[in-house]
Amino acid sequence: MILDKETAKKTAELLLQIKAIKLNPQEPFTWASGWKSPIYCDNRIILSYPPIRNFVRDHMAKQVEKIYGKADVIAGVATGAIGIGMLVAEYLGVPFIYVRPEAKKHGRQNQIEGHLESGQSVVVIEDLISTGKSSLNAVKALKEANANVKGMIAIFSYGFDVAEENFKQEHLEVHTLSNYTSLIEQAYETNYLNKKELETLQEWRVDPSNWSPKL
Ligand SMILES: O=P(O)(O)OC[C@H]1O[C@H](OP(=O)(O)OP(=O)(O)O)[C@H](O)[C@@H]1O
Ligand SMILES: O=C(O)c1cc(=O)[nH]c(=O)[nH]1
Repeated sequence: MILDKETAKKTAELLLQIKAIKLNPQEPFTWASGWKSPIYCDNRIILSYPPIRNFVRDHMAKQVEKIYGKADVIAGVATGAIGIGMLVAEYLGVPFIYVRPEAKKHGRQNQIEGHLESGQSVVVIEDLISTGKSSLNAVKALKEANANVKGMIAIFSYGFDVAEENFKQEHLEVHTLSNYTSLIEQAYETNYLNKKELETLQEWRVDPSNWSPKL
């Protein structure tokens, strides 16, 4: 699922450099899925660092072109991928739309914001994949709007089987710049993680939906 090992390592290095990786085994983070986790990867921080957001933009945009060819439209999954998705669209010189988790309750009651025509080819940009539910929700909305969804590129994935299964069922091709294995390796090599933290993260990764902190 990662594009190549070098990009995965470099992306992990940059995420660690800007402290986008947060650890809190004692007071776990609650994820979008409701899972409790000792780790949180906050890719939104990338936007605050121009050289790093340019690295992510360039790699995502080049891969969009290489893997999917010319897309009519780039779609960002709201809200985490609106910023980076827009940068990718700008780089490629194509229109940008974004997809909300659900339709707005007021105004025009849109779930998809921006201009999308029936039959247009769309590549989806996501900042992060845990269970894949948010991405797939966006893909379903795009398909219901009669878009031709070519696939998705995300910055990071935890690589959970549940996400792989979900994507397979929806016949969605997904590629990511980096993943959990590359991140953990890089973090340990550079002393971002000590041995105990590494062990906690390895243990959590085996059964994340049932993990709880050791008191
Ligand atoms: O693969 P999943 O289990 O769906 O989790 C990943 C999603 O969680 C985060 O979004 P969040 O719901 O926190 O909202 P945000 O993007 O508005 O910050 C992230 O940006 C992904 O979209
Ligand atoms: O699953 C999530 O909600 C989630 C996990 C994570 O590491 N980072 C993030 O932005 N969301």
